[in-house]
Parts: sequence; structure tokens; C-alpha cells
Amino acid sequence: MLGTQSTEMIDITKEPLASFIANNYRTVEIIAYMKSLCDDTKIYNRMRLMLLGGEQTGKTSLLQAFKRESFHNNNTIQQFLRRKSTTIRNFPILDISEWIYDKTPRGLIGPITFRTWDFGGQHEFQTIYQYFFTRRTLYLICWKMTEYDMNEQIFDTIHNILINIQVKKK
Ligand SMILES: Nc1nc2c(ncn2[C@@H]2O[C@H](COP(=O)(O)OP(=O)(O)OP(=O)(O)O)[C@@H](O)[C@H]2O)c(=O)[nH]1
Repeated sequence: MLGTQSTEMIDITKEPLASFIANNYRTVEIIAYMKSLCDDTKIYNRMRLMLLGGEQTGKTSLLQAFKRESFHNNNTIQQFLRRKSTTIRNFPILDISEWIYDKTPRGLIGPITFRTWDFGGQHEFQTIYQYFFTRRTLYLICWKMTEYDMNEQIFDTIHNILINIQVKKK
């Protein structure tokens, strides 16, 4: 909640932009508020990353590209991290692995470890996704842009996933 001089309080976690504009906040007030949010926080360099979307939309390829991108330097630390980025569990519908992203500013937060959940995109699996949604997960939804005009079902799929994520976040 952001306090103003007129003691009005707004919940900026819901719709920050609209609230900022409506209340004419100054940039300095917004930045000060954002910094104050970090006062009692602790950096936690682990997060779940869930790849969702229809069948054959490139989820696994994207994840592999992320991992390759992270390890293009061939030094010792990179090799160490690469060994750690292995598949942890492999189910028919779900591949769980680790991706360590180490390109964050040095000394600031250090490498971030993503526990990656790569779901199979077959239609029958998509109803199962929602049971694994949590509040502290980063979601990445993939779809084929080339099929967008031909198949409105793509939009329905994305919409359903977003609704289910939103329900879990509340
Ligand atoms: N043209 C094109 N093909 C891609 C792209 N990304 C992935 N592919 C190809 O699309 C096919 C499916 O890619 P995957 O990464 O296995 O897709 P997926 O979403 O993990 O597939 P499922 O697990 O079956 O849902 C493969 O043959 C990839 O080589 C892309 O950006 N462009």
C-alpha cells in the first residue's frame, strides 16, 4: 500500500499503472515505495519455471536454447554449472530439470537456479497443468504464431491457462 500526503491508500500490487496515473504520483514517490518493499525481504535465488502451451509449440526447444545460451563460455565454473543442469525427473507428460542462469550482475544476486517443469502439450494433458500451479512460479506459455489465424482454439488455450494461473495467484 502506498501512502500519500492526503493519507489516501491504494493497493499498487493490483493495478500499479492505473493507480499511479489516477493519483498523480511523482516518480520519486514510486521509486521510494518500491525500495521500501525490499526492506524486509531476503534474496532467494531459486524459482520454479513452468513451460506451458499446446503440442509441438517449441517448449522443449526453447528450454534447451536457454540452457545453451547460459553455457557458451567454456570455463571451469560454466562446466560445473552445466553438470548441474541435468534432468531430475522424466515422466511421460512432464520433464523436470534444472537451469542455472548465471548472467545476473556479479555480486548483486548471483546465479539463479530455475527448477524447470516442461509439460507435454497434448490436449489431454492440458487439464492437468492447473493442479501444479503455485503462487511462486514463473510461467512461460508457448504457441505457434504461424497457426494463430487458422485456429482460434490457440487463443482459448492461452486464455484458459491464464485464468487458471490468475485463480492460483489470488
Ligand atoms: N520453425 C520452428 N520450429 C521450431 C521452433 N521451435 C521448435 N521447433 C520445432 O518444433 C518441433 C517441436 O518442438 P518441441 O520443442 O519438441 O516442442 P514441445 O512444445 O516441447 O512439444 P511437446 O512436448 O510435444 O508438446 C521440433 O521439431 C522443433 O525442432 C521454432 O521456433 N521455429
